[in-house]
Amino acid sequence: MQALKQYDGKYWKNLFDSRVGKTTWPYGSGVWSKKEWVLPEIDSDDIVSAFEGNSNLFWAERYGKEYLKMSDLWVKHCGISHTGSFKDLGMTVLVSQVNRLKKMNKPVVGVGCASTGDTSAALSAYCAAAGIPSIVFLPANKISIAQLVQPIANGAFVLSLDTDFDGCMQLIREVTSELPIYLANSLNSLRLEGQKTAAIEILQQFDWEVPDWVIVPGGNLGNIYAFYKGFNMCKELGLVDRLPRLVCAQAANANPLYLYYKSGWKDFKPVRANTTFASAIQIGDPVSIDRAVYALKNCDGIVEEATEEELMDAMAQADSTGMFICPHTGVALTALNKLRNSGVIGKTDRTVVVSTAHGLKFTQSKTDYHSKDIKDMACRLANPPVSVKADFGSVMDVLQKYLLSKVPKY
Ligand SMILES: Cc1ncc(COP(=O)(O)O)c(C=O)c1O
Ligand SMILES: N[C@@H](CCOP(=O)(O)O)C(=O)O
Repeated sequence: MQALKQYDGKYWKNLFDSRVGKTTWPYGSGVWSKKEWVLPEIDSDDIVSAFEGNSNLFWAERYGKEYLKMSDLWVKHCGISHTGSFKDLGMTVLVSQVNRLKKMNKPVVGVGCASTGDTSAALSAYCAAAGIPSIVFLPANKISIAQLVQPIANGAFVLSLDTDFDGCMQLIREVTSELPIYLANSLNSLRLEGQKTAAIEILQQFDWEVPDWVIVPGGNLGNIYAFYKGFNMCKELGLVDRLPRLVCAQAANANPLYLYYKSGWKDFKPVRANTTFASAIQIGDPVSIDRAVYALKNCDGIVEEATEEELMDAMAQADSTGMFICPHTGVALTALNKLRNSGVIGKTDRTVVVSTAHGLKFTQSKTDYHSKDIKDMACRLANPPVSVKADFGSVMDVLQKYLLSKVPKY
């Protein structure tokens, strides 16, 4: 920070803005356009990048107005990315550093992670691009097929383990302390250095105006800290004058941070995470718990939770307004809904919901919902296809009924 403070906020804003939309290697990446704040010493030739970042900050106009009576609601689509989640932002930095270490003949043979599906996808893609072996520990039958096939296709060594994510995490930590495998989970601060650029990007997309709220779904809890760090650096280095308030949103079935927050930060206990449609955050013993608490305390943050029905309804509602979000984003939208209903988040507050993965990775949950195939869930927004006989009369009958139901009633 001392070195970066040699330049004022205006200098940094101009530098970062001047790199947007360019192809000059490596600055066309939303992460590497902030190279001086991320990993300044790395040679550009050692960087492994897929031009990640620069993701769409979507004005959720219809969703905001119709469902929340809000006029200034935005969704940061971090999942519209190379491997379909925000993990690309951190993985480009970590794999680039490993690439550099290997060139320096450091004893790193491969890179490994435990994963609920997105970290493993990003790790295997970036490692494959650089020709570095990747090893992934996955909890058997607990991640989506779309996520499972990503490391398989990218040539990773995939271990499917009969345990949950927390069990995989414990094992990879033990294994990486014995073998020359570099640990790629967010314990490693290189990951967070990349992920923090999403916060800087949000400010940049608002012409350096600070939003009032940023809502982030939380599991292993690296990302909530990364957002705090990005915003805080912009404040400390004079690009903006305040921090947004952060909200961390958890699934009620995997809510150790929420319970800790509700105890007044008195009593942290890991939990056994239960099955949730938000499977990438089915985590009971988050590795970055201390970082997350530090972040939330320093920005007057809040923690909320979402039940399975709430998160699935929120996802379906958002999808019906033209998005195609993942269940984790449904968790974040539920948190927003609750904070709007209680009046904590105001009508005109500028609010950003961070969408963390692409909905196409979670089509099974959407299919189950729209088929009303979920036990004990009303699936009240299900929109199943209508089976119709393939003749003109039958098609006309259903279409007329449908159109009548859509005629505005004045
Ligand atoms: C799609 C998705 N959303 C949210 C999260 C939560 O991020 P973090 O583990 O950094 O809290 C993860 C991973 O845990 C994820 O894969
Ligand atoms: N959701 C993550 C869980 C691991 O988180 P990490 O950020 O510590 O790697 C995943 O996709 O594996």
